[in-house]
Amino acid sequence: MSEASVQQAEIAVEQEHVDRVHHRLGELRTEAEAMRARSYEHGKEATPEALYERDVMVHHANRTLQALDAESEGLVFGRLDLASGDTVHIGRLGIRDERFENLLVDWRAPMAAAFYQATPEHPLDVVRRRVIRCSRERVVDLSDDLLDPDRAPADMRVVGEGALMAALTRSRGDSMRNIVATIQKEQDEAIRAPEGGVTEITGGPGTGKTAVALHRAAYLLYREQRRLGGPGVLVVGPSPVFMSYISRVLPSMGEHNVELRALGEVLDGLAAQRLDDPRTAEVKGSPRMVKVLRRALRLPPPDAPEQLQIFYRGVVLKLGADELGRIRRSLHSKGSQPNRSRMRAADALLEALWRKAQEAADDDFQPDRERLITEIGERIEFHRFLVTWWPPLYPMQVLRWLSDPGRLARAARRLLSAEEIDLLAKSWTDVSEWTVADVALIDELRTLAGPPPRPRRADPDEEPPPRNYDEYAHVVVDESQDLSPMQWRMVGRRGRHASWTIVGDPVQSSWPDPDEAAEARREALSGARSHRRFTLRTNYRNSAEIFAHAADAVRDLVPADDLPAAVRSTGIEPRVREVDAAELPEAARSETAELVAGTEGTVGVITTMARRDEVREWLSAVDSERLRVVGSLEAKGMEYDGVLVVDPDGLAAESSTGRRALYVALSRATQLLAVLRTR
Ligand SMILES: Nc1ncnc2c1ncn2[C@@H]1O[C@H](COP(=O)(O)OP(=O)(O)OP(=O)(O)O)[C@@H](O)[C@H]1O
Repeated sequence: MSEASVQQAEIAVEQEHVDRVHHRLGELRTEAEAMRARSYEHGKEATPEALYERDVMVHHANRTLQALDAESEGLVFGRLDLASGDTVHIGRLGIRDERFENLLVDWRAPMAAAFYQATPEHPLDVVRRRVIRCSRERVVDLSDDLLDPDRAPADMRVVGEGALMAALTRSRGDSMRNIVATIQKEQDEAIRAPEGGVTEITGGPGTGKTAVALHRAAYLLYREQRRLGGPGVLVVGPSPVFMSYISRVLPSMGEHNVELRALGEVLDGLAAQRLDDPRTAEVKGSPRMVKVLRRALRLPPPDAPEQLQIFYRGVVLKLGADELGRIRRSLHSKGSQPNRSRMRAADALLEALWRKAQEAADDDFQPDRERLITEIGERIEFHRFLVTWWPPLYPMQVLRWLSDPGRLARAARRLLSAEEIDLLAKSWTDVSEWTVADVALIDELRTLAGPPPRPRRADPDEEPPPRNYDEYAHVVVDESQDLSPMQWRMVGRRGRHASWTIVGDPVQSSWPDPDEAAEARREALSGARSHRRFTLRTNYRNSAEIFAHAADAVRDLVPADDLPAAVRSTGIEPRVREVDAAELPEAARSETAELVAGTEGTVGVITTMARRDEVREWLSAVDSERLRVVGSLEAKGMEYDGVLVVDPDGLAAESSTGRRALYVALSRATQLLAVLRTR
């Protein structure tokens, strides 16, 4: 038989099994729907027990349907032929036939582990591993590894070429795909690591860190359903574009119960996308801001009255600025949150008024403490004073007050330089849209100030809705090397009792002070007892030619061991062109058009944050839905089939981490890379 007909015969064998699985899937779906209908009937009895049972049954039926309804693409993707002669089919979910026999084993089940872990050196009783590629319900390709030839039956056939390479050369779209069929051994070890404590996954660009983190989330949700069910898992990533890029991966594995949030969206009610210039972001992210904010909360509000004057039984009781200042300081020195100290503030003022009354006492005026406190404490004028002198503090409003350089200078004395104060005050003047770095400050202020009494939603300083401080059972942090200390504090508050998966690459860091960030991270994770580390060493994204060029940007800055090995060679070298500044727009247009013509997938043009809009303008004439123009920070974590980097020197100069930022930009391409620099 020719190779092609052997392949066809084997495809037919697998098609039969895939048909059985889909037939059974249809039956299960019908059963789950019938169960849901029955549950509603059951609930009509309306006793509390019946209603409870109905809710449980409906919930269960809905979960089953949700899992069964996940995309049908790639439902069956693997098969193991074991030395015992048994075969096991592996898929995105587990399905049993009517006799309760396994038709399909969930990739996360212990039985499926050998699919990822068996090697020719350690075959784990696997004779042949087969990757099955389907287009919807049709088998289109097979790819086998013979792991234990000595134990293979004489009639066992081995077909196809490497499934991994085939997956890696396929063109990319706007959504990251799941990699369940081709997870590699080193990745699988990180995915299946135990749940508790901190699991840290590091590796260079394109080593699959994001893919591994998401598959780990799916794995943990499957294995630890009881602990992590509900809103148990939070995934934090760099930008909304990135979150949207990875958003299909978990649903494609039937997992919907995960919250994906960009750093600007971690705090409920805010969705910041705007980025500060690097220098301002650096100051806003610094841990020195904790003290600045604490002091800012302790300053009198901008329009606080400077004296309190009360007429009481013919006597004027007066507290001047100094006394009020002392009372305020003493209240703050107790360390409790100002929004929880309003009653205490009222008591302290009344106590001070009582002392004044005592001083004023004479034959005609014999004040009684209890009576004075009750009588003044009930007066409307006293409450009017209190509400302006010790108002509820709303975090965004407190931050806006700091646009006054004088006020900010008082809060930042000996903490920030004059230049830094200037940068911050400017950034908060007439702010109409918060930046990503502001969100961590607003979150910090919420914690420092405590919950204000019912936010007034009609207020122009509209506050986010009141939140139960979200705490998650598991937190995944992607691109963790870029979190500022203030962002670590914000994320840390969401996982005080959580287990963690932390994913990153120190070499790609855009945070200039790694020690400072490491300290904040240590604090955020201090609740976790165990710590395990995995390093991924193979770059699956870039061709070897592209990665060699990208790595040149940082080779002299980092140990060789921190650079991964790219496994796929295309023979196509990156194109580097140098043009005069005046020619840049035209050159960018022609290079982009060439990339669009040369690839089937997405094309990313990456430039400096400062010039992004200008470059977008230049390229508005390029007619392609596959084209994306992004600034260097927006390219974090993303990938495109073709990449054009415009003005690499400007890009490195703009970032506080210099050539590391360029390394990130140059390592985004899967197939074609072009670089345009100015002379
Ligand atoms: N085992 C695999 N099988 C198929 N594709 C893979 C595999 N591992 C990684 N990939 C692919 O390689 C690309 C890079 O993966 P990913 O974005 O997760 O890398 P990363 O380490 O997070 O990169 P970066 O640090 O540059 O953001 C993706 O397209 C991903 O699907």
